[in-house]
Amino acid sequence: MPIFAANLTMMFNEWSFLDRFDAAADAGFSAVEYLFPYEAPPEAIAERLNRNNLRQALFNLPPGDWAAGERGVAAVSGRFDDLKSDVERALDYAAATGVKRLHLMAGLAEPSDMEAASCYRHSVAYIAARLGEDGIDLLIEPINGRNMPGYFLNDFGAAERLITDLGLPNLKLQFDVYHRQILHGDVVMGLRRLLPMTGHIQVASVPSRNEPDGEELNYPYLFEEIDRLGYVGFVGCEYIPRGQTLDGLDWFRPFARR
Ligand SMILES: O=C(O)[C@@H](O)C(=O)CO
Ligand SMILES: [Mg+2]
Repeated sequence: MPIFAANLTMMFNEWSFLDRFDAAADAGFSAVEYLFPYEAPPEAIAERLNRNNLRQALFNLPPGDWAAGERGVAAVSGRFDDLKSDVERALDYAAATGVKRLHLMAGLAEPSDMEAASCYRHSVAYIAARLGEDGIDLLIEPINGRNMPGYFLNDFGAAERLITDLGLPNLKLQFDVYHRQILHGDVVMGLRRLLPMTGHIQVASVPSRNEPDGEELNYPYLFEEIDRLGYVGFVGCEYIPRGQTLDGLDWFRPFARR
């Protein structure tokens, strides 16, 4: 049975950020993820995780200036020093939360830009090595250009090639089923092929990015397939509820912690 992590950036927005941990646990989740923890003190997050017996599945390294439109800086030239301090900041939160995987956003750049490609490769190799010292995996995630126009890593093949070329044991793929379906389709064959290098899965319906309960994808079949493939990691519920979060959890009831 997949272990689902509530995505607290998208779900449970009826509550303040810290109260979302309690709400997710009350709804039967045993794990959580979110994009960024950095506006709350690490000790406050740790306290919510412990109080609710929740596991921290994932969060992202700092993404640069999000409000100004940055979506990571790993492929952006001249930002390597920022990245080096960002990773130390993320590691403070990792130590407090016990998270074992962090997602590095690539940033906005043309995928054909050779300088961006070289920066990205260098950044990924550096951060994977640094996280490896603390026993943490580094994840990279292809993101579709409809949701994030101009995003550098917009192809599962490119992610697969980089992971294979670098050959670092703690560098893994974040397989977001929603992005995969929009970018390439062929979700099940993609999972079968890429599962050995996958460190985290995320789900949402396509095209709405709402609850994983219909539309283009047959999620009951996909959840069974994820089990059949022997995946033992987390499945992040990175979806925008159609209405109130609790009203949209019918799909989750068979998996809820009791
Ligand atoms: O799919 C996404 O958008 C996220 O997983 C992410 O980390 C960047 O927004
Ligand atoms: Mg995602």
